[in-house]
Order: sequence, then C-alpha cells, then structure tokens
Amino acid sequence: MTTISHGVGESPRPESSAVPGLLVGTAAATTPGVRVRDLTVVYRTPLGELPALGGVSLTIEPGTITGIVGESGSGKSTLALSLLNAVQPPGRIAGGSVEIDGLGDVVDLAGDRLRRARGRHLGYVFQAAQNSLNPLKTIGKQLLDLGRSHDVDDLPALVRDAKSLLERMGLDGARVLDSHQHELSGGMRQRVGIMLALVLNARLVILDEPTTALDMITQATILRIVREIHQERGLTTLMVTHDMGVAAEVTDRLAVMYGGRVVEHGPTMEVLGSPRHPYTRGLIQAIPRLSGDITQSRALPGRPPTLGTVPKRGCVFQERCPLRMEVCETVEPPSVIENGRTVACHAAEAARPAERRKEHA
Ligand SMILES: Nc1ncnc2c1ncn2[C@@H]1O[C@H](COP(=O)(O)OP(=O)(O)OP(=O)(O)O)[C@@H](O)[C@H]1O
Repeated sequence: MTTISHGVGESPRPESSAVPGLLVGTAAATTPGVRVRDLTVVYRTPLGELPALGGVSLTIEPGTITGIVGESGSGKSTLALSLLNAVQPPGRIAGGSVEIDGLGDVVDLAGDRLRRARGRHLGYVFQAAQNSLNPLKTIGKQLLDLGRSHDVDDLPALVRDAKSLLERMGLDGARVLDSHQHELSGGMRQRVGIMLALVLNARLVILDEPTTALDMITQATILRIVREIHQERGLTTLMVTHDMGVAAEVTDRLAVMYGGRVVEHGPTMEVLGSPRHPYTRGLIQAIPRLSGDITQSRALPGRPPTLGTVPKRGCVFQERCPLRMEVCETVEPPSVIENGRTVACHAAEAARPAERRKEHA
C-alpha cells in the first residue's frame, strides 16, 4: 500500500507568483495525453537498489479511462505515483520520462511547480486516501485549505462544487463538509477522497484502487459516477485496480503489469476478449465472474515475483509461463505494437503470421 500527502491539511500559502508552464486559476483547457517512456523506478533494499519498474513505456490517450491491472507487487502503484513524480524514499525514479500534455516531463518538476501541478492539473486518490485526511480539521476546512493553497479565487464556488460532487456520490454534502474524518465511515472517506481529487478540475485523474474499501452497491455507484464525471469534464483517467471486473466495467483501455513491466496493453474489450499474453490469459481464467462459471476459474499457479526475485535476464513471466521457450530465459521480449495493441511476449510474437512479423521487423 502506498500513501502520499493529499495536499489536504497543507497550510494555506500566501499568493505566489504565476508558475511558468502551469495553468493557475483555470483548469487545463485540453484533455491531456500521457507518454511514459522507459521509466525505471528503484527501491533501496538490503540487497541494494532493485527495480520496481524496469523500463515501462505506456501511452495514455487523451479522454480515455485506462486501467492498470496485475497482481500485488507488479508495480501498479509505483507507476501511478510516478505520474505525479511522487515516488517516496527509499524509492526514486532512476530513469525515463513521463510527458504530460500541458505540464511537460513531470520527472523534471520539483518544489512549488510540482505541488501546484498536483491537485490543479493532476487529481489523485491513493489507496490510503481515507487515512490521509487531517483528523483535527473538518472536511470543509480542509477543502478551503486545499483551495487556498492552489490560489482558488472563488472559494464559495469550490464549496458548492464539492457539495454537489458529494451529493452525486450519495452523501449529504453539507453534513460531510461539517464533519471530522472520525465521524465518517471508510466508504464515506473514500468518497471524500474522490471529491478532493476532482474538485480542482484537474483534467488528468489518477485513482489507485478507488473502490477497495466500499461494499458492492456503493462500489457500483462510485464507478458509475467516475465514468459520468470523466465524460462530462473531458478527463483522462488512470485507474489502478486488482479487480478485473471493475476494469471490464469502467475502463476503455487496459494495461496489464507483471514484475514491473507492462506486458500487454490495448482496448479493454479486446484485451479481455482475446488476450495475447499468457499472463493476461491466466488473470482472466482466475476470475469466476468473467469466465461465467465458478467451477471453470483456475488460480494462476505460482506467485508473482518480489523485487529480489524478478528474473534478471529474459522474460519477467518465464517462471510461471505455460508457453515458455528457450529464448524467454535469455532475451527480454520487446513490446510489439500492432493495431493499437501492445504485447511483450516471444510466444505471442512467434504465433503471429510470418508476413505480419516481417512488416513490424
Ligand atoms: N517503500 C518501498 N520499499 C521497498 N520496496 C517497495 C516499496 N514500495 C513498493 N515496493 C516494492 O515495489 C514493487 C512494486 O510495488 P507496488 O506497490 O508498486 O505494486 P502494486 O502492483 O501496486 O501492488 P499492490 O497491488 O499490492 O499495491 C513490489 O515488489 C513492492 O514490494
């Protein structure tokens, strides 16, 4: 689980001069796309610095909801944090870039520029969002602090927007704003987190397991609202989830992660309907809800690697792969892009008709 400060509870800051390259006072005019290139993130461990992301490249198209799925430890949260340049020690971004339209390479952002980008340009809810509220202040007070720290001129409008978002998520907006976090249930706090991610009108919204703390009915309501608000406001949304059912319901595109790599990426229905990577197939087969019959679900054999056990050579999935070939032990499979789908698998590549392989050689 990963926690970062939500920006809530930060002391209000005095007016500061405009920050070059950032839109202050208004939301970004266009829906941003994101281009992650060769991103490497390492964590310091007793065995030295080990990569949690080993050269991830991923393009997030403007206006889409992209889901990031994969088992625990595959690097989903680390990737989400990297989009905010918010990887905390003992982790660090060791290489690569994260280009966000309107912001540039966020890996190069620091200090005030970075703080302002978060919230105003990049909205986010992290797994522990419900624990990152300030216990000493009401939600309303924290909302005002957030608005002031981002130089929002019209604070009454911010409060109105917050109330309306909370009401859409089935809460009594005025009551919630008057409450302290201990007066709210886990599910209510999670919805407060989502409201705070959206209220500054950020156009790129990153949701890390936004519905984990919620019961099924509340989860369905929240997902519907995330989808509606995404469309109404013209957002680009990245959603990290363990739950392939959630991914199937909400996302337009799906990126599947394993051992700190994106092993498959493409339109959600295509990835789920005709998965090309054996890991994606394994994930899908392990889900009773998608395969329809609970007796047909088969758990993926073996366990995902930890930082210390990711293979140093060859394919990261080789140890659990039913299609493993000799080459998989020595050569990391390149990401092959075809018709809007990306797959990094020697076996999938070998199965493609020879003439199409030649075209992409
Ligand atoms: N602070 C840290 N120190 C050391 N290793 C870390 C730290 N945070 C994450 N890791 C390791 O980095 C790898 C990727 O972790 P990450 O949390 O990004 O995965 P995840 O897919 O989001 O997992 P989960 O679904 O359990 O949150 C894992 O092997 C994890 O143990």
